[in-house]
Amino acid sequence: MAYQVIIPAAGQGKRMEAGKNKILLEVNGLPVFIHTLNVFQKDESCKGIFLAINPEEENALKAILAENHITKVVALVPGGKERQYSIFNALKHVKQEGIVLVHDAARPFIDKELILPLVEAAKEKGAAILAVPVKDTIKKAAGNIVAKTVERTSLWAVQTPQAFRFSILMNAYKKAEQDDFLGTDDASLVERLGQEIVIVKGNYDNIKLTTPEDLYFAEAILRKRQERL
Ligand SMILES: Nc1ccn([C@@H]2O[C@H](COP(=O)(O)OP(=O)(O)OP(=O)(O)O)[C@@H](O)[C@H]2O)c(=O)n1
Ligand SMILES: C[C@](O)(CO)[C@H](O)COP(=O)(O)O
Repeated sequence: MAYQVIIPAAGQGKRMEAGKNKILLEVNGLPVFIHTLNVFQKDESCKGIFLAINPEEENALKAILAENHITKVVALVPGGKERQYSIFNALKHVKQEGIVLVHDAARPFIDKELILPLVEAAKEKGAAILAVPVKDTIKKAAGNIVAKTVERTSLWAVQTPQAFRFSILMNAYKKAEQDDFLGTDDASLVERLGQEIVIVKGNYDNIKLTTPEDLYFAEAILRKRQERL
């Protein structure tokens, strides 16, 4: 089932403390974003990749894409100050039809087997997200004082890809812009339309590389996958 994918890659990677955009860091000899793009490059159902980038990194990124034979990138689009703005910039370039996925460049371990059920759920229901049940106890706090413990059985740790019918995602982004609303994921914009969002259970390997510790986990995930081959 065909889809297009927007991949936001225009962040600064501040929390990674690497002094550069974390998606350029290498894991097992490949830049993080190439691990991510390879999944979609190899998926026949993916009809186009729309990459939001920092314009200052354009030449470097183009060279890396060519070296790695990533041919499905339809557009390199300037990112914005926030993740949401980067994605909106890219959304204006996708074909205005069908299913659009949004997937963080910083999530290189997306399991290709999870893409089809996610796309099918979005086709049927309009919107679907990957998520995993929360494992830790979550508490709300006022400063460093616990205010309340959040009941865990209905809590999910939300990931990407997130998948939407094009019209739903575009309407959500336009409304968020009109209302000056800033969300931390795309589904939170779509929820504001009153749209139902289906959760498709993902897996715990699909981490977002965010802080230095995540690089250890990345090495372990790749080692586990190589042992399986
Ligand atoms: N203005 C932004 C911010 C983030 N992203 C992208 O959105 C994804 C998730 O964002 P995050 O993990 O927060 O990345 P950074 O913003 O780079 O990290 P930090 O907040 O630590 O700077 C990443 O692939 C990042 O490159 C983006 O395209 N444009
Ligand atoms: C979209 C996301 O990956 C879902 O968990 C997450 O909200 C991105 O947050 P970030 O702070 O922009 O990395």
